[in-house]
Amino acid sequence: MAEKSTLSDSKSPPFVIKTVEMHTGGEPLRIITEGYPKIQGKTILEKRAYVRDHLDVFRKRLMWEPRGHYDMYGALLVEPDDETADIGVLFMHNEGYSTMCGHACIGLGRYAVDKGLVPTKSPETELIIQCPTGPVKVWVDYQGGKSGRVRFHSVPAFVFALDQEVDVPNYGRVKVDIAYGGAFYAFLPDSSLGLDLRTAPVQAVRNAATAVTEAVKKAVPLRHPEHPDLAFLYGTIITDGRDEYDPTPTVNTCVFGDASVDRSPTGSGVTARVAIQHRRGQIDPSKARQFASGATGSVMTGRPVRETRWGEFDAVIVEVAGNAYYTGTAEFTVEPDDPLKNGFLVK
Ligand SMILES: O=C(O)[C@H]1NCC[C@@H]1O
Repeated sequence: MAEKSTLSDSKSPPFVIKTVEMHTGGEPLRIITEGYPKIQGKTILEKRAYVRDHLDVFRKRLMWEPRGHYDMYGALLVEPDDETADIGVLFMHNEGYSTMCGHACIGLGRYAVDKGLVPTKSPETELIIQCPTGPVKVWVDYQGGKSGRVRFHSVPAFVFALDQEVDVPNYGRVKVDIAYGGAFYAFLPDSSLGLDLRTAPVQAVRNAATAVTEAVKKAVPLRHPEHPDLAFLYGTIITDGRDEYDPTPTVNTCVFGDASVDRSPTGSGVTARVAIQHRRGQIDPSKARQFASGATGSVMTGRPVRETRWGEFDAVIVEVAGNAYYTGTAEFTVEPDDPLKNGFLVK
């Protein structure tokens, strides 16, 4: 859990923030373990609003250069207010605070098991992570004292719009699908933007997806079944268009936050994409589909598990699975007289 920090000012010594560093399919996960200031708020959404409104400088110090980089991603453990949850988490990136993050839940599943935050059971340890979007059920392979592959069920995923037409400056009129997998994403195939995900430079994918996100934000007001705070477009996922079931991986690249490129196939994006494929009759519970990241080729699997409803929406529970790995630990400091102590981004 986040602990009290020794904030640095002219009178106190520099603060120290400790982290555990992981990656899931190449996407970084900086888990803040010590040194974050005390967070106020009863519910997880109040805590998310509190860190956004009062402690944003810590996100910038840890996500931005020189301690992070443009596409850095972090997780801050907090006390859950959902009694069924084992841990609570706030997510952060280059621009703000995500509502859900599948790659982080995969890493945090292993971390919770390895740190003894939950009682372990073989062959799988189960835990619930309270995310801003709601409770996420996580199962961690646990055999011979070692944590391994992780699968999770997020909150119900639903399709918000299919074949929604939008005008995207410089790219023309395109059709997007919009779906929620703990966060809202717009989806469209690379061909409709004149790109080929297999060969396009990452900057071209970043620019095109960002243009789509901006256009959809302007054109399509979103509704979340429970919380207006969660009704925003988090990013755009460009796919290879191979949505019909096939045993080989389909490729997608997610661009979220302030044009951050996910190195992983995007757990919440896979959740939302499976909801679309399910609605179109392209996937069923007997078929786990492989989703590969356009950035690194890393793979997650996704499949629909059961149908449900959430508010006005037909929804589906989706199972996503993937692997996370440790890359190290860190101890970050800030010197009061460092002119760049609060972080910067070079775009
Ligand atoms: O896997 C995910 O769901 C996340 N990865 C970065 C963007 C999303 O929050």
